[in-house]
Amino acid sequence: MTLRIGVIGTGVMGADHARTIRRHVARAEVAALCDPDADRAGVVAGEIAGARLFSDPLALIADPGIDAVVVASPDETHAECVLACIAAGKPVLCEKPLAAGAADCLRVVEAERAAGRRLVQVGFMRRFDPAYNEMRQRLASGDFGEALMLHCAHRNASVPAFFRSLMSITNAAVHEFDIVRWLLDAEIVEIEVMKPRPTRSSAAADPLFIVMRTDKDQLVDVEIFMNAGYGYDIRTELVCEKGTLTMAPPVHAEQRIGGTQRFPFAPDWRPRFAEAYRRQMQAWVDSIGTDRPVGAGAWDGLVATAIAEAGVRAFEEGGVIKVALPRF
Ligand SMILES: NC(=O)c1ccc[n+]([C@@H]2O[C@H](COP(=O)([O-])OP(=O)(O)OC[C@H]3O[C@@H](n4cnc5c(N)ncnc54)[C@H](O)[C@@H]3O)[C@@H](O)[C@H]2O)c1
Ligand SMILES: O[C@H]1[C@H](O)[C@@H](O)[C@H](O)[C@@H](O)[C@H]1O
Repeated sequence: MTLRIGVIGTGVMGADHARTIRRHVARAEVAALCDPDADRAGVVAGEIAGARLFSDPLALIADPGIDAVVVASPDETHAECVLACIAAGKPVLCEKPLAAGAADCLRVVEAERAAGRRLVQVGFMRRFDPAYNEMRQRLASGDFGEALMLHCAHRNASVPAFFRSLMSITNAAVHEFDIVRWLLDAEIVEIEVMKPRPTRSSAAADPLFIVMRTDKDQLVDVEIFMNAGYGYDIRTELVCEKGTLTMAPPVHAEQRIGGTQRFPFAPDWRPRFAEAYRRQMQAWVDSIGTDRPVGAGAWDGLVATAIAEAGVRAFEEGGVIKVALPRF
C-alpha cells in the first residue's frame, strides 16, 4: 500500500522533503502540499503530479486522503500541527525543533502518551547520517575505550533569512544537543555559552562557543558560527581513551588544480545531509504501522529544546546552567 503523505510548509525544507519522497522513497507519495504562500506551494506542486494544495495545515491534517504528515513550516507552528496530527491519529515527521519552547514540547509528549502509541518523529536527521552512524558503531565496538570529550563545529555560510539572534541556539545548536546524546548515549546535565569577539558580518552575537557536561562527566564543546562565509561545514571529533574518531567531510570530488588541492563545501545543509534526509524519510515510512519506531521521538525533541532553553539562559545570565527536565 502507498502511504499518502501531506507536506506542511513548502519552503526550503518542505520542498526538499517533497522532492526526496517523490524521487527516492518507496511505498510513499506526496498526496498534498500546504503553504499560505500559494506561489511557493505552486512551484513544488508543479513537480509532483496529483498533489493537492491546501493553505490551512489543519485542513490538510484532517483530510481523509492523507495518511501521514511531514511538518516543515516555521518552528513556532510545529506544536499546533503535531498536536492536531496526534488528535487525528496520524503519524507525523516534524522538522526540528519539535516546538519553539519546552512547554509546547511537553504538551506534545503528554498528548502522545495519552494517545497510547508512538505517532511523533522529530527530524533530527543526523541520526541517519552515515558518518555519524560509523562514529557511533566504532565507539560501541569498544576498540577506542570510553569517550572522554567531543569537539563540534557547526558553521553556516550565512544565516537563514528567518533567523533571530538566539535561534543559533534554539534552531541550529539543537542538532548538536540531540546528536551528542545519541552519539555518547549520555544526558547533557549542564551548559555554558561563551561569546568571543563577534564577527563584523552580523549584527547578532555570532559566533558562540558552547561547553556542556554529560551525566558520564564527559565534556562537549560546540562552536556555532552562523556567518562563517566560506560554506556549510559540520565538524565532529570524538576523543576517547585509546584513540580519536574524526568525522571526515563528505567530499564528492576532491580537486587538484593550479598547484592547489581543494575540498569544496556546499552552500547549505541540503547537499551535506541529502543521504541522511533520504534514509530518515524511508525509515519513517517503513516504521509506520509497525511496533518498531525509528529516529528521535517526542521525548528527544523535548530534551533537545530544554537544553536549548538552558543555553539561552546561560547566554543571557552567564555562568553554568543546569538542564532541567520534567519527571513522569
Ligand atoms: N533538519 C534540517 O536540517 C533543517 C534544515 C532547515 C530547516 N529546518 C527546519 O524546517 C523548518 C522550515 O525551515 P525552512 O528553512 O524550510 O523555512 P522556509 O522559510 O524556507 O519555509 C517555511 C515555509 O512555511 C510556510 N509557512 C508559514 N507558516 C505556515 C503554516 N502555518 N502552515 C504551513 N506553512 C507555513 C512559509 O510560507 C514557508 O514557505 C524549520 O522548522 C527549520 O528549523 C530543518
Ligand atoms: O535550520 C537550519 C538547519 O537545521 C540546518 O541543519 C542547520 O545546520 C542550520 O544551522 C540551521 O540554520
